[in-house]
Amino acid sequence: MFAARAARQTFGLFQKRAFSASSSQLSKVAVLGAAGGIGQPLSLLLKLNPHVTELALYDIRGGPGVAADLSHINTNSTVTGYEPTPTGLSEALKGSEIVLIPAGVPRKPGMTRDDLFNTNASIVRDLAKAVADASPEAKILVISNPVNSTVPIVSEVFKSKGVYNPKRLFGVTTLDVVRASRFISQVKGTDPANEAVPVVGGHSGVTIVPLLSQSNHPSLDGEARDKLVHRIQFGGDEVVKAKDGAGSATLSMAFAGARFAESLLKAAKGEKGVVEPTFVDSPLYKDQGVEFFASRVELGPNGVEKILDVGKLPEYEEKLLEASLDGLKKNIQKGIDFVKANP
Ligand SMILES: NC(=O)c1ccc[n+]([C@@H]2O[C@H](COP(=O)([O-])OP(=O)(O)OC[C@H]3O[C@@H](n4cnc5c(N)ncnc54)[C@H](O)[C@@H]3O)[C@@H](O)[C@H]2O)c1
Ligand SMILES: O=C(O)C[C@H](O)C(=O)O
Repeated sequence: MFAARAARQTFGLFQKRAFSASSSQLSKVAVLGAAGGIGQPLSLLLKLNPHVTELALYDIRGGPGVAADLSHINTNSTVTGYEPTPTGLSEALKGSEIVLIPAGVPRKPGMTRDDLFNTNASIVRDLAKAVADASPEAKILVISNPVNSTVPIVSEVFKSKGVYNPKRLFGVTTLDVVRASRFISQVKGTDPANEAVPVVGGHSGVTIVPLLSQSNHPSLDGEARDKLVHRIQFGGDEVVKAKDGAGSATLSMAFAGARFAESLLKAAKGEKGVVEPTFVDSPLYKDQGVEFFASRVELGPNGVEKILDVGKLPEYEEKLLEASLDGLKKNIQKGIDFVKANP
């Protein structure tokens, strides 16, 4: 009886301490491109996240409108919209713990993600400069395509300003993992909540490598396996085609981006064992000239805590990986060269 009461009291005290510790930790999150197809639902999901205390919404047009709308939702965070005034962007960024970047143009049918490079490279470069100046300590989550090139663009900008920390730069590849889990559940007639498929490599076509051998269904083989791998690699095309010129995935991407941000916020507050696949500055294939690679990454208070390797792969997946590394090398170099030529 006494022991039970003591245990309750101790637990109550622990809860109280835990609550006051986390509630005193303020988390400002900035979204750059907040009025876009991804930006709006992503900002909505962040407004619903109790870890977020301040939401800063920046866009070249429409940021304040989206912010006014979201600010009426009765969750306990503030929402402010910012415009491209002389100080708008830096005010949005100042003090941010996390900066999500979905700014840029999406694909139309017939385009590859690389076709977006000419427009999005300079958008991401300029936003990265602003982040490096106003909130160099923030964790940066790059959503704008082509991710395989835009992430190296951000790293080059940060290096040129002397503030690069590879632990804090992430290409968001969560949508590939979300798709893989959903698509395999459709093939197997299972609940996607119980299906996790590691997806490594990059975020476009054959650079996306689903490791079905490490899923719950390692014996998937033959045509069924090939079809599933292809669907995961080219899932984005399904949405681009269905939207028929009106853009690419926005809602599923917002879900994926919000999930990744939530994982970082939890890890920042001390939760252990938070692992998400993401495209980061990675030692795994540097000896083959591939500076960035998506694999499962353990997150911690400083961002990247530990980069997990891909493990032992069967021959089929080794071949997929080879094609991925080949494509990645070119995509990454293109981003690096762009900043060198257009600082
Ligand atoms: N990483 C992924 O898995 C993934 C998934 C889906 C889409 N994407 C990419 O995300 C990007 C955005 O897609 P979308 O559907 O939201 O496009 P969108 O056109 O609907 O929205 C883009 C927003 O960016 C804003 N913008 C443009 N230039 C800006 C700048 N310099 N500063 C701030 N805001 C700026 C626009 O005003 C617009 O509101 C695209 O490049 C798309 O390919 C990535
Ligand atoms: O397919 C696209 O262009 C958008 C995004 O990268 C996706 O995977 O849905």
